[in-house]
Amino acid sequence: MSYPIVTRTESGPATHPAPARIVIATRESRLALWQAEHVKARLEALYPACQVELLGMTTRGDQILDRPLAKVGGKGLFVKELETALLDGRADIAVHSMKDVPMEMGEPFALPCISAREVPLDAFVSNRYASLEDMPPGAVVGTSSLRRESQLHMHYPYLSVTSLRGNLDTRLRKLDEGQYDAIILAAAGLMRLGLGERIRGVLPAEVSLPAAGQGALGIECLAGRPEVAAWLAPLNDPETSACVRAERTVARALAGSCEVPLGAYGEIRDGQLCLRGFVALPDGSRVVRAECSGAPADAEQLGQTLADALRAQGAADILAELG
Ligand SMILES: NCc1[nH]cc(CCC(=O)O)c1CC(=O)O
Repeated sequence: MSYPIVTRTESGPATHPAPARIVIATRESRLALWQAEHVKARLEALYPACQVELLGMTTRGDQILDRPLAKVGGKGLFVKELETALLDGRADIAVHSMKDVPMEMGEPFALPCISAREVPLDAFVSNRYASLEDMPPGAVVGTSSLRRESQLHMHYPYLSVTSLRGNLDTRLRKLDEGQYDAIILAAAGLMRLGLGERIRGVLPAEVSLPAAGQGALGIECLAGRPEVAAWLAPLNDPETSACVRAERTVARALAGSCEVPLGAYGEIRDGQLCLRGFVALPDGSRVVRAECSGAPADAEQLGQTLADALRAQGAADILAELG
């Protein structure tokens, strides 16, 4: 696959004046606000004269807390209200956990910036046990995703896995109240909120392969506002961006917008993008895995190659069974 080489014209690349004001649309969970504040601080450091403001919003995904996400419409629930604020001109950018951004972006929107990734792995959190290995048969593990659920069943078939919803504080409260013996959360979210000491152990990718985009922040704007994309360019991390683009291609090719037990995780090693993925049934009774590697510049193509390899091993049957 070849890429066009962009050459500068004699007048140089299009330049945009530094912004005078940037409004960031954000959800109001503690994690979302931390992420928005983090981007605000980075923009203020880049553009000292710029006034950066947060516009807090509640999304449908924040309101519906009693049902598993897969049953109520999936990831789109967390971004729609923020996108409406972009369209209305009430905000210039929206900050997202990349894991929560739907695989297909709507026509008027762009994701020009993916910032450097935090720990992308899942964390084991418990007041009773030091690790999954320590847990006796029948002990209860709470998790919010089919991806984590299927992998727990594969590796620890004797544990009891139950659904856990709510923002990070709610999930930790449910654990502390004794509703669960342990819960699995993204390490990145806990660390961002200063709750790193709650992590008893980080689950290696071999045990819990992360979700596409986990641990990375993405910044969205209107595709029709190239000046906004230019302001954000210094915050983009090319390595994280390549990994996340590859991961999202796998998820898009196999699952579209539906919620399926699927993991996709890319790492840069010795300049190569190494990509791993799996698709499984929620109870872990069937799983297909694959991996491939190549140049980071070919991120999307690598993602497609991995998706094809998973299909060749039977991912389509698993997806069909999930309906
Ligand atoms: N689905 C909610 C969500 N979205 C992003 C994170 C954590 C931080 C991240 O992955 O960037 C979490 C919490 C979790 O899965 O435990």
